[in-house]
Amino acid sequence: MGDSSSEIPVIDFSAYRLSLDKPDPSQFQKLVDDVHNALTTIGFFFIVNTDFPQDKVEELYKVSKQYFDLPLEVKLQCPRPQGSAHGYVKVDNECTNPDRPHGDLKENFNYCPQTAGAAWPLESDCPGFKTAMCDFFDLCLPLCHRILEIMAHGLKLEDPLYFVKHHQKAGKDSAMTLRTLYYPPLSSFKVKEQQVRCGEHSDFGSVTLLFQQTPGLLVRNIDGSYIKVPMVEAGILINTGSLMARWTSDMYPATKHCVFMDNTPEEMEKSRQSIAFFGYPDNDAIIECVDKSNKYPPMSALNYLKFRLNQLYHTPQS
Ligand SMILES: O=C(O)CCC(=O)C(=O)O
Ligand SMILES: [Fe+2]
Repeated sequence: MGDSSSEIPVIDFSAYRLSLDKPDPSQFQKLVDDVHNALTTIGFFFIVNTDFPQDKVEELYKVSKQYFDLPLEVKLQCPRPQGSAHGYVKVDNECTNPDRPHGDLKENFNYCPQTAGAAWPLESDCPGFKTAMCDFFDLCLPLCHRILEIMAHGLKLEDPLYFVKHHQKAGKDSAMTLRTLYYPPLSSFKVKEQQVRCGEHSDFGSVTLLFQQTPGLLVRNIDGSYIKVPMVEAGILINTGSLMARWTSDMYPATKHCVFMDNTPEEMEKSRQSIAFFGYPDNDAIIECVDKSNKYPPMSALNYLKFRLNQLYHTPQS
């Protein structure tokens, strides 16, 4: 396992930082090239100088921890139903890598605003949680759009807004989801054989924004080995999912990643938090290879999601 700091590019996003209405033309092409290079190689990169408000990240970690500290029966009042994107998922329930015999040692709450009647914890149980999640979702969406625009430039698509135009129904008809994750200290569990914090997987969607509070994430390098992702101050980690790989005929691959734990007593005492925003095209978007190769037959974004969710929630052996 090498030192990954040189292997996961850190890209200066200032040419299209959130406070600019339009990209800065003098630096934009470099940003496009940097993103394209990262996505055609390792498939992961950090962006810095985004103007994303770091205090909102800290606030969501704080209120999420308060939520995860609630008794299990309270959290189970809003479970994520099978096949749905919204709600709470308890420890040992999600098998991110379906080939592993046991569920992940993580819990998470997913906010998918399209889900009708979506359940939330009572405000009295966790004050501010819903507001923080909703606000954070709204902050991530424009950044996600900017990355999609940069990607279309990198692929030299005729319409640089092609991907963005297929991500317009967030909150209505789209599986766009914000997930807050908590990895409890492992000392409180009997860790089963081959059980990990988050199994090896690629994300489903188009583009993921990942915020990590502490290290733990591993990313599959081009040579197949897993490398440790470093911490980059105010850096937001970006990767593409398998739907984008399909859309781009694998030009932008869906790199596998996972969260493992070190077996030392000190590490076993530590908890970990992260936040992931999963960009996903509109339900009715037809995903056709943009290079017209037809490497993968056209499929609606919604059908692709159903296919992936069914794989994820197979019942883990106990
Ligand atoms: O917690 C992390 O750092 C990664 C989580 C992740 O990969 C996911 O939820 O898809
Ligand atoms: Fe992931």
